[in-house]
Amino acid sequence: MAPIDEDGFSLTHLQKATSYIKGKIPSSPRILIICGSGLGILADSLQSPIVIPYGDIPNFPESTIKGHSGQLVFGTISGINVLCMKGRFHYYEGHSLKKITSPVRIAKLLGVELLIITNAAGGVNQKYKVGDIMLIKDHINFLGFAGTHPLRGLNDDDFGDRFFPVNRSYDKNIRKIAVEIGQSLGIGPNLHEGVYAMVGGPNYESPSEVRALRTLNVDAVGMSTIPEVLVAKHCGLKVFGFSLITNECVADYDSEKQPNHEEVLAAVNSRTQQLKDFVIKVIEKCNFNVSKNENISSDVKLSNKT
Ligand SMILES: O=P(O)(O)O[C@@H]1C[C@H](O)[C@@H](CO)O1
Ligand code: HPA
Repeated sequence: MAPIDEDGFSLTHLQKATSYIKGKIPSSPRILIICGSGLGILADSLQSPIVIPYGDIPNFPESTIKGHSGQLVFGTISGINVLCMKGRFHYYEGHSLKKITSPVRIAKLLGVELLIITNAAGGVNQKYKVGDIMLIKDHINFLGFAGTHPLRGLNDDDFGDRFFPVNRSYDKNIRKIAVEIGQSLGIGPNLHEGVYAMVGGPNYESPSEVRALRTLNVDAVGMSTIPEVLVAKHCGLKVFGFSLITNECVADYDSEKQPNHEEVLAAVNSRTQQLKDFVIKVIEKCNFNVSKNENISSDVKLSNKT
């Protein structure tokens, strides 16, 4: 029985987008970077960039949120082929989780081995300050608790097993490298490793919700990232993720503070150069972690084991 082709998530459906992208790039990407709100500036680090608007790619979703420009950028960092999504998709926009995560499967089909995923997040941990970076060491998928999952439905064995572990989703070796790089860049005091929780949004959290998240040892909260990570693990990609802390979550019932998207984008803008340096150096150091570049004609074998 063919997998249910909801939202174009099956191998057949994704091959249209994959073939289109293959026709636009000279060789296989090894790394996919997904840029969070305002973090599309990371794409500016790519050498010899090739820009493909999302709207030109068959069956590809479109970004609707400020701070997400809607372009796929292919280029190199330290000689490694990198694909960068300048703009991601969110459940609160109305996209299905299958649609939101379809670029991860397309990246797998193109030859990507490592997902670097980023987001803007609210600081739940009171030690975190605006502008800090949190390396994601684990997550809490609140949507999944209710069964809302990108892999709900028939399993597509072409990509991965029906049941799969996520207890080691965020690559420990890369996190170790990232900590060392953070220290070399002088951001050690503002670099943390913590737990990221995804809520549906689009509202920010109530004070009681922030207090509840603290009881669950959540360090940062956002509205994205985890669905893409789950699909990446399902199809055998390595994952490294970090949050930029863009606001302190409001836990005080009487606070006048009101989190807003403008302050989120402003916080990202204030850290542009440091974030670009950080990602470039992580990729440079991870050179051993991905295969050398190959020409685009080689078909990718879908083995879901890392
Ligand atoms: O795409 P990310 O998760 O980085 O964006 C966060 C979550 C919302 O989209 C937005 C709220 O300001 O920032
Ligand atoms: N909550 C949820 N998502 C976010 C936040 C927040 O405080 N800041 C940026 N994205």
